[in-house]
Amino acid sequence: MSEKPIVLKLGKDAFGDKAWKELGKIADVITIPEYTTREQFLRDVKDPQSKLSRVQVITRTARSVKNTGQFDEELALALPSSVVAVCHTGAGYDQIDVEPFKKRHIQVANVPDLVSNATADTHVFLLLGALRNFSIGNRRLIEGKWPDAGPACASPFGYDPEGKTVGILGLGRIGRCILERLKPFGFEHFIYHNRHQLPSEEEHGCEYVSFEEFLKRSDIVSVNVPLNDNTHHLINADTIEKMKDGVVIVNTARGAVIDEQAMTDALRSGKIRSAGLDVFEFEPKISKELLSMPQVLGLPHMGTHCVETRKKMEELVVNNARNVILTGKVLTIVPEMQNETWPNDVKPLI
Ligand SMILES: NC(=O)c1ccc[n+]([C@@H]2O[C@H](COP(=O)([O-])OP(=O)(O)OC[C@H]3O[C@@H](n4cnc5c(N)ncnc54)[C@H](O)[C@@H]3O)[C@@H](O)[C@H]2O)c1
Repeated sequence: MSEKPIVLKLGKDAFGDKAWKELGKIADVITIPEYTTREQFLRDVKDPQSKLSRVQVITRTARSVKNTGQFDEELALALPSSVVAVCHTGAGYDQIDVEPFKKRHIQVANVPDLVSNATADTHVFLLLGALRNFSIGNRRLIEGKWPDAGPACASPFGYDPEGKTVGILGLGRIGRCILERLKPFGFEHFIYHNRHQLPSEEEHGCEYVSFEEFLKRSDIVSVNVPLNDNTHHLINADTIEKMKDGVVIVNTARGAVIDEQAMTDALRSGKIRSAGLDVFEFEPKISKELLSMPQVLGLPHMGTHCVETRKKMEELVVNNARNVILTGKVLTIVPEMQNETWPNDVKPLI
């Protein structure tokens, strides 16, 4: 009997048991010990005695970065020639440098679309919460400072959507879901900035503006761009300076799109009135000063932390691995690889 293809599962999942069990009928699913370090991983994938040196498909969660580090050029070059695909559990794949994997003809898949509703829900929660200063009230409530106890305990008034312009930085899948969710709340106007204007049917009535105009006109800056070399610190001291005084910033994309120190300084000065943040530049290490600010409504990266969405994400990752085994191709290849002509060796693994 011929050997089953080897699938390496990096990181734990919560709801994929059934799907993994099914996959186990056609694949040899292996894992690595919890305590694996990057050095060890890079050594083991080259060790001919280890099954890791014959792996064909890798699935990974964002948290497995603690065992492997970034999927960068060094790691891409260290992987055995048997690897044909890396299937990531998430829409954002900034932990993977796509280019070196492309050079090695290793497909990279992410999980787009399925995450959009849950992330947009989180974004709207943070946006309304930051606009209304709910974090300040919540912190005072926990401290036992009910507003009746005197002026020192009263929270500052929040603001209504009325008359406000929401600026969506990155009107993509999640940006559009946020837009549709926000429409009924009564905001005055919606503008967006992407690198290029979208066809009108994809704009959903949102007005396209230049980046300069975006910064000048937004009362609320809603950050939804992926993290890459072009977007790293797209929001920085200079761009914050060009924003309205008292702007509200909401970020469920990636922390490093914003220069966190510059944002902290601007929150301290009041230039930024409040912020709703699900992501942080150096997470899981979070700046103590930022967290201590009552005008910051924060979550520990919980955008897709819900049963139904997580289950669908985990099942898609398994289906990506299954499709590679049965057809040679992942189902949801990342945009940078969509026009790639793959060599003739893209074929089923069984
Ligand atoms: N907090 C969470 O749990 C969570 C969950 C899912 C996704 N995310 C993050 O959200 C990001 C967006 O996801 P999506 O599915 O909407 O992606 P998407 O690719 O559908 O949309 C991104 C949009 O940003 C635009 N864009 C890219 N670079 C830009 C630039 N330099 N300037 C202006 N616009 C630019 C693109 O044109 C696109 O419209 C992901 O990359 C991921 O990092 C976070």
